[in-house]
Amino acid sequence: MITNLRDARIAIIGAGSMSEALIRGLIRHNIALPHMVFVMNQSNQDRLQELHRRYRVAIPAVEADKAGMIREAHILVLAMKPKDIANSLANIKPLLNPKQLIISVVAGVKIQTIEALLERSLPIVRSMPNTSATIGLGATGISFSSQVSEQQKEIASDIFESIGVVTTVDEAELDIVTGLSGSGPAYVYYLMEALVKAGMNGGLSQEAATALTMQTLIGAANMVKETGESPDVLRHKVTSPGGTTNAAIEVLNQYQFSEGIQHAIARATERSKEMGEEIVKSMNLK
Ligand SMILES: NC(=O)C1=CN([C@@H]2O[C@H](COP(=O)(O)OP(=O)(O)OC[C@H]3O[C@@H](n4cnc5c(N)ncnc54)[C@H](O)[C@@H]3O)[C@@H](O)[C@H]2O)C=CC1
Ligand SMILES: O=C(O)[C@@H]1CCC=N1
Repeated sequence: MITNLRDARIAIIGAGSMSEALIRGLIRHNIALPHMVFVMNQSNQDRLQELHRRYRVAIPAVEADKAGMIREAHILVLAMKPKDIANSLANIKPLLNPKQLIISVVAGVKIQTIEALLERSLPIVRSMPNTSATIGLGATGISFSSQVSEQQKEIASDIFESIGVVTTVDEAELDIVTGLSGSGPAYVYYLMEALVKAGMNGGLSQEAATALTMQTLIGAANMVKETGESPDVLRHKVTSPGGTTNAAIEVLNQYQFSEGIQHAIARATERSKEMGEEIVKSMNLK
């Protein structure tokens, strides 16, 4: 039984952007030792070499090494795309043992589905982090299967706390967490793209528009964090009667900015549910 995360062998299945965000967070924050983190993917050896060069994590030298890495891991992180989870779990199923803790970051896929694919009940943590984990500023929603012990809950929470903030939620709430904070960084980048475009349309250089946009977002987010005031109160402090901000907000309201964001997140939430259902349907067909 593992009591200290630094003694745990962590096998990460999937080597994409979420996997790298986790790896970078764990290694740079000294939560896990590079030689205790084993990363594997479907076939792209160049990508594994790249992760090894960047973070010194262990990678399989040949295909056959993967089985040993999985078998000997204390913690297994599922970081493949939802469409690949059934195939991947079919391959690793014979290698698992009941002492291992499984942590999934896969969007939409329920604990129950993972158990059905593995054909047994194992301790499973279902999580929804986001890519800001890369710099230790992730926001993760987390929930646990009934098999997860208190100590395993702490280990899983420690992993995600090392790369940001963690909120424990009921599993059913992970779809809205996915829509809000899992996909959330993309909405913020989209807003930034629009702000930079607007600055450039007004005559600023791309560098100046980007620098002003970035600091505006960082400043506004930190104002909420450090003053403890609500976004609504802070927005009203910027908005002088008859002034420029008020004029801008009137236009945003004409375009139903707030409703648009709310509909977008509702749709992402619904899509998370659909992705989970698609996996279940494909299992029934087999
Ligand atoms: N990108 C994001 O912002 C977030 C992604 N997620 C979830 O994380 C998971 C991974 O997402 P990304 O990193 O963006 O995807 P990606 O497409 O960048 O990476 C997926 C990785 O899985 C590997 N893979 C596929 N089938 C495999 C198999 N059978 N065995 C071993 N490896 C296999 C691929 O080779 C690839 O390295 C997804 O399930 C996604 O829903 C969760 C939170 C945020
Ligand atoms: O777009 C996706 O499906 C994943 C889940 C949350 C962020 N990216």
